[in-house]
Amino acid sequence: MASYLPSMEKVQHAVLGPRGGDKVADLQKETKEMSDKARLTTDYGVKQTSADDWLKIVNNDKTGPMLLEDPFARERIHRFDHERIPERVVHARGSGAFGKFKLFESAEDVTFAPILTDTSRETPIFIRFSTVLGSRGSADTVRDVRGFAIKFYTQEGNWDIVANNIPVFFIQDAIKFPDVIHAGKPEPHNEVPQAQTAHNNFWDFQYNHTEATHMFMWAMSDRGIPRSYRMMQGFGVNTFTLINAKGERHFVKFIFTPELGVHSLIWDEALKLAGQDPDFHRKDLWEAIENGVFPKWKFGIQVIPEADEHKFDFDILDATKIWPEDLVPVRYIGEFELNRNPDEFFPQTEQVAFCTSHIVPGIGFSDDPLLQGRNFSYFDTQLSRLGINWQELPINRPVCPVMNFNRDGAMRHTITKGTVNYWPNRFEKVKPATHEEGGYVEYAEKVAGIKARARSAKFKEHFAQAQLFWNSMSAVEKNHIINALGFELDHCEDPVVYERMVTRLADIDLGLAQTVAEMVGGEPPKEASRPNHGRKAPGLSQTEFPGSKPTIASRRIAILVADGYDQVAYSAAYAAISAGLAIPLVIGTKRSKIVAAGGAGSTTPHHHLEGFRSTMVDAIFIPGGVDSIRALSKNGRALHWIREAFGHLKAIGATGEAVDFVNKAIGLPAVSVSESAEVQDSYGVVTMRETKPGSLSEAVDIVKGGAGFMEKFFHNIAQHRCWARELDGLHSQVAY
Ligand code: HEM
Repeated sequence: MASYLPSMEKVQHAVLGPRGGDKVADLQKETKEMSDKARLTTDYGVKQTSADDWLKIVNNDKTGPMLLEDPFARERIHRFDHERIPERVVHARGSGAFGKFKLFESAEDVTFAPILTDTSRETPIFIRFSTVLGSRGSADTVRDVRGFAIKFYTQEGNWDIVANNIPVFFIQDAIKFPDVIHAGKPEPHNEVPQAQTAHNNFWDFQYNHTEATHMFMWAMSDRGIPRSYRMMQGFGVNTFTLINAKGERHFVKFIFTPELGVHSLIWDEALKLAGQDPDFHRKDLWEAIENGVFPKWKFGIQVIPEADEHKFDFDILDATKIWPEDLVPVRYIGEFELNRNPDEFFPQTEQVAFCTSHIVPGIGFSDDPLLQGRNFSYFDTQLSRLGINWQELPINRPVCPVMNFNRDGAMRHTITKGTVNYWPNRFEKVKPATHEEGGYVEYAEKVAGIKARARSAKFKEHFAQAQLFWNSMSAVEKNHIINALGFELDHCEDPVVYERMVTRLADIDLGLAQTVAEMVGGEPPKEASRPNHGRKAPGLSQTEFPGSKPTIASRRIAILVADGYDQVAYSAAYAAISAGLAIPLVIGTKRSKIVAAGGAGSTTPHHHLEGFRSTMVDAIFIPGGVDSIRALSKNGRALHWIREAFGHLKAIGATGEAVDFVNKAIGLPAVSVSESAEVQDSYGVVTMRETKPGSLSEAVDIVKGGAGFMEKFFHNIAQHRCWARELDGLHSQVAY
């Protein structure tokens, strides 16, 4: 995969030291380098003289039968025949990276876990992001929940937070997990559709489970189509507990918020990318890390004292509920970053295995009935995916000492010396640890109740937070939810499914139900099934997470050129984009040398217009140049690039002759362009007809209202999208 900026690895290494701490050193023991000095061997170490010919009976005029005797050939075929292991039963499609976690504020008032109290520590981590429903080879940009699983290699053992990018779940009780996943996965009779929720069974399940209402609203929102793994929040979803040194217990939820803000794709973009670049998210993560723009998240906790467990109108152990931030504020106490790509996908990203049951002293479970089931499921599924000794695999093993009497099993790796393998033993070897020695002591929770297949009363309310979510959305986000439901239900052929779903929407909001009914063909409900309480909550709308500061860092910005382009504008833009740590991608009418006007320079584009698409970039800049613009104006694909970027609400910059080209391509009177050396910013279309020396200088700080061309162009990119285009209905007037 292309790295468009010089690698900053050496600089970072000098400043930060080896990235990832102990885990890097630990993995080094298993890591081999290929070199031109190395010679090809079998797995048992014998050097091979040929990798091309199976041993056979042969002479100059006859190639005779091959010999089964050949151990080299047999080994190669055997190894190949058994390369595949079962893919994950859910979250099969994913990508991961290494990084580090740093605490900046001790949470010792609520926990004694050193990872959450010792601000001098740096803990290595591995994160795997994933989609849920698709198989390993499915596309990244489908509408789905995203997994966000973190393994913290702490000094006290591995701690896994197996999180998602949506804070709630479809079901309250783990016994329903096979049903929700079966309903979402391809249907059993024809194994269609792949990686989609847009089908009868998924929505049939949603209707039949009122508890899923809150979650499906999140999945239909822009959270279901993130722009990047680097621009998603993460939520532990389930309720865990924290125990402090005084032995007091608090309930806790974990929340991660990205420095780059929470941003999404446009649905049309996501659909096209699924075909044009199915690895879009995988490449995006890889590219950002290679280019040294390390993604960062703030690590937050929401905490409720044990005594307040019943003070809310929802059950705080119900995974279909959030803890609204106005009731339980998020306390950000640390941050983590990803700074190293894996060396090899299979032994690292594919074989990494997470368990919600992996917690460290100072952290505990709660009686959340989804969590309790998960605690059983993950270890169990790793047995069939990786085998009983999966925790010995390099990516999974802890960085702290491991010693116990677990023995044997397929592929046992560790050799433990000694004459006993049981406890107690006459030598007192490998004693259980005391609390003082760091042993895990379960919190002495008092539990009383009757044995029954039931949930407590508050678990029965299923609509209040679905309404809270809907009410908290911005106008644009509401549009997107309506359109998402319109798309999904349109793919349900069974009228029972979409007609019922329309009635379900009336449990949330009458207007929503009526609009969707009109789109998909159900009978529009006349009245709401229950009143909308009208309440909103902070932290639900993505508009509240623009990012910690406006930036173009890591954004892909296309520069469109043909022979005769304006060299001054081109090189100024290229330099400014690179200085902002964004990725300039030169897109030409061809991928061979393109010469600037008057022979003032030349460039060899990264891609040509047919090979790459506007969906793969965040913004477009077109420098002037009479001949270049003449060629681009006659190129239907170039016109499509502009119109599509406009439709996808992306910033478009143009100078000189390109101004008229862009104006004609968009063709909307509401969008005005520059007539002089003045910079015009109209609906995120930033133009400057006359360029003077220095008028395209770098935008060091991206501020609203900046006067220069680059400042305005970059400001629009940093806003992620020009929502005004959508609110004023302009994007839908352009064909793309
Ligand atoms: C709060 C709701 C849930 C969240 C946030 C969640 C999250 C995740 C994530 C992020 C992964 C991918 C791990 C990886 O990258 O390797 C995963 C995998 C998995 N989850 Fe969940 N999950 C949830 C509910 C459940 C439930 C209720 C069950 C079963 C009772 C379950 C069973 C599984 C299984 C079997 C895998 C595959 C693990 C593997 O093969 O490595 N999940 N889950």
